[in-house]
Amino acid sequence: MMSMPNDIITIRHLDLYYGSFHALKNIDASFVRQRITALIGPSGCGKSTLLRVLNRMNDLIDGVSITGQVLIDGDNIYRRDTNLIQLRKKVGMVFQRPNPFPLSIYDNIVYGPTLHGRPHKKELEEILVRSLEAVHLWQELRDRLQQSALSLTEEQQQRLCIARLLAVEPEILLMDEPCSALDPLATLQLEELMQELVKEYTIIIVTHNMQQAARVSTDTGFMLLGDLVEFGPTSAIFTRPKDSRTEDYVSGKYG
Ligand SMILES: Nc1ncnc2c1ncn2[C@@H]1O[C@H](COP(=O)(O)OP(=O)(O)OP(=O)(O)O)[C@@H](O)[C@H]1O
Repeated sequence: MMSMPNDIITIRHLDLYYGSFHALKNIDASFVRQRITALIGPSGCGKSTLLRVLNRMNDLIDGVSITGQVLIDGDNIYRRDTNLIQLRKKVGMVFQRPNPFPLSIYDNIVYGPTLHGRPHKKELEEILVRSLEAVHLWQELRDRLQQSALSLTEEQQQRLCIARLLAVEPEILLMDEPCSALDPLATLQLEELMQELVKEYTIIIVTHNMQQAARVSTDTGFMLLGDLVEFGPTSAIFTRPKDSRTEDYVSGKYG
């Protein structure tokens, strides 16, 4: 697959095994900068695994073997000398359930910047305001920054987790079913936030919710049993899929 100048991520001939189980099969795909791309497909098809490939989170799992290339900004992140801390700063991830540190709101945000550098107090204040403003939490939380992050609602916690990523200035945000703990209203609000964030960041979202993919994404990849069956503009995937398996899925045949 050709890589175009506006592609931020290019995956080439990627295979991933959990032990002898072939979980990702010869994946080729490119993700466009400052766009939302959705990965859809039935449970167990490999969506989360593919997402984790993009910041090498699978490396943490015993027995995983990976071949192929993943270029981010032209660099193969599977090179032996990749700095994983830098990689995960550039490619941040939010999960199904919000996972703030059991620390204050303030400490959740300043943790990353402090780990990556030695910012002055004033810089930290700026990062704090900027990150919380970006997720629309600043007004709500400015007077209780020392309160535990765990005292927040699920939606606030998920926003805080996103703010925590923004604090270290990522380029790419990976979101693995980020709304699964949220009610429908909070889900819509988080989707609105994604639409704002995509003006500055590249977002890749795994979702089992086809309506969500249709609402938020510009491009969609449909996966089945470790294959990336079809990848293209979201409107085409949902209204005129090329592959009959995609059509079966988007018309509800796989549940
Ligand atoms: N750590 C692991 N060890 C062994 N097999 C795994 C591991 N993680 C995932 N798998 C298997 O790999 C396949 C893909 O899993 P993955 O979680 O990526 O799918 P998914 O499409 O995200 O599914 P879901 O929507 O249920 O989260 C599944 O068959 C799963 O059982």
